[in-house]
Amino acid sequence: MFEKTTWIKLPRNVLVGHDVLDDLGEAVGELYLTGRPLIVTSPTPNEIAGDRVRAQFDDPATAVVENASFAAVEDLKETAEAVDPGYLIALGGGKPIDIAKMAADHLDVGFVSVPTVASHDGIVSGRSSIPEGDTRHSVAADPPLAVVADTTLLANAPWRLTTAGCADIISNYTAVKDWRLARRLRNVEYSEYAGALSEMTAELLVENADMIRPGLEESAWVVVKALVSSGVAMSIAGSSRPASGAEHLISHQLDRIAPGKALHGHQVGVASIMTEFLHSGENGRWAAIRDALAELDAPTTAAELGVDDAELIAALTSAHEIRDRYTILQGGINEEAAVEVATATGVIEN
Ligand SMILES: NC(=O)C1=CN([C@@H]2O[C@H](COP(=O)(O)OP(=O)(O)OC[C@H]3O[C@@H](n4cnc5c(N)ncnc54)[C@H](OP(=O)(O)O)[C@@H]3O)[C@@H](O)[C@H]2O)C=CC1
Ligand SMILES: O=C(CO)COP(=O)(O)O
Ligand SMILES: [Zn+2]
Repeated sequence: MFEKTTWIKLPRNVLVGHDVLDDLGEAVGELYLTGRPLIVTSPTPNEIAGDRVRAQFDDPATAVVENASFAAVEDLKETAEAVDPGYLIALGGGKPIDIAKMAADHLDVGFVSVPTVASHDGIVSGRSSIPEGDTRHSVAADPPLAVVADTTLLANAPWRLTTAGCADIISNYTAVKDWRLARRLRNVEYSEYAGALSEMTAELLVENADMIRPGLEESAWVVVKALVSSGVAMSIAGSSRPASGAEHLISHQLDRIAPGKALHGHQVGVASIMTEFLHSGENGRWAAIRDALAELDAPTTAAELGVDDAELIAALTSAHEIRDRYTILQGGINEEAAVEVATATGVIEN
């Protein structure tokens, strides 16, 4: 008997474009939600766009989060008890979006994602990534009911956050390679649809890297649509597998070993250059990944990440220990080999 079940949770409305922030009320109206919204934001996005959002709703409440933590999720849940919202609207970067995503899941209400920076694919995905101490927890939570991404806002956001979003997408290329390897060697469940979508999204960004420039709305549009595709791939897979392989393990280790030095997307981009080399050797596409990152002004070396060579090597050699996820680093890479791959790809200097 066939017993497989697939449950794919996706946003119902995805609105991307010029000044679409002013269509947020209409996009939410189509979701037939009841009750008042609780807008979850952080100081800068609140200042930039809070009033425009509030003006579109009856009796909105606002909670401003200062940092991403489990304590912030609990505080938000307390605020929500007093406010009794019908749904949450997350306005800002990954910090308010992750907090709102996780709180909405606990409160059993829906949430709408309104990114003001295109910094990583968490803006659409069904995962919250919450730092605690020197560890970052990746927690499953329902994805947003709708995404409203205003390209005018996104094009004016700090360029380095956009380049981090681009690098997070480019890293899907090696994430999918790790996933396929895990299917071949460990028979892990693999989705052809999710793998193909994720890989194609990364390829498109590599091919169009030279067209993505600061301050251009068209560029913001390309990047945010790629982030949406990446989030959809994760929803189809029911896990972060299509967008998170060994390069993400290395980045998660860097978060522990060298916290706060570089952005998530920048770390996974640099790590992806090295894991591609490990997958395919010197004739693989590691140089194309490096060149695309460089074209986008994203870091391609440990020094550009602001990370010491020793910290990078420590992250590489310990990445396999932190998660039960089969990748090219399964069993670990020793220090000598780690130095070799980092040197051969130019990530650290000779
Ligand atoms: N769910 C997932 O898959 C993932 C989640 N993450 C999580 O995401 C968080 C980091 O994401 P990130 O987006 O960088 O986080 P933030 O929300 O901290 O945003 C980055 C910075 O940009 C500012 N900002 C936001 N919008 C604008 C704008 N339009 N113009 C100018 N500045 C703006 C913020 O201001 P202010 O300081 O006022 O908030 C903040 O200083 C971390 O908590 C990390 O753990 C990371 C990777 C993946
Ligand atoms: O960052 C992610 C995908 O780009 C999420 O991956 P993790 O499941 O490794 O946190
Ligand atoms: Zn990522």
